Amino acid sequence: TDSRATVAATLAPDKVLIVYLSRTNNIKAIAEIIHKHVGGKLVALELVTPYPQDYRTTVEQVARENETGFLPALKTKIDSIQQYDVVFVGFPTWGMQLPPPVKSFLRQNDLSGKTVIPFNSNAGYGVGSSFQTVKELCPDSKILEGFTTKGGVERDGQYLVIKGQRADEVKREVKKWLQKLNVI
Ligand SMILES: Cc1cc2nc3c(=O)[nH]c(=O)nc-3n(C[C@H](O)[C@H](O)[C@H](O)COP(=O)(O)O)c2cc1C
Repeated sequence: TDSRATVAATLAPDKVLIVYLSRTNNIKAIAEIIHKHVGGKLVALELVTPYPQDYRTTVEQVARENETGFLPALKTKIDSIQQYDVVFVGFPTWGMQLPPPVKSFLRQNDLSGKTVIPFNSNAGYGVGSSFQTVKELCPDSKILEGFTTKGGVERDGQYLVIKGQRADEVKREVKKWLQKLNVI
């Protein structure tokens, strides 16, 4: 697309990694919007042992994992992370924190010297400590201003909401943010 061609001059697409965790696909939708603008490699984080389907059980498991600092094993392996200069990291807010699998990802992959750009969606309670934790887990990276927007409310049976009109709105928000960061 045109926007992608324009971006090529700013960010070399082969230097961009977009990695994300998404359970009900809101973050996936945002990741795809970012990808349309900057290109690069788009990777969904998958777990060796996926979380349960049931929302409440998952909330309880995540709370325990956050308490104990448990880092779930990832099925997704990034080959040669060194090849990337810019890493977008996308995640929902879980228990007002960075989801454990994203903690696993940042622990297991050395992003020092790279530009790290977080993006988030949540049920309306904000990013919590998640952006701060990204900073703490990437002490030697350049962290740019993150993006956040309201996603679904799984508790109330509201799953993917970034579709239709809401997707158009989020597309505009994402574009504005990327322009502000000077990456497009
Ligand atoms: C285990 C779990 C915990 C959550 N905790 C929060 C929270 O603390 N604050 C909040 O605003 N939303 C919370 N949510 C809602 C998600 O952040 C929100 O639905 C988000 O848009 C989901 O993104 P996804 O569709 O990419 O999975 C939680 C969802 C799950 C599954």
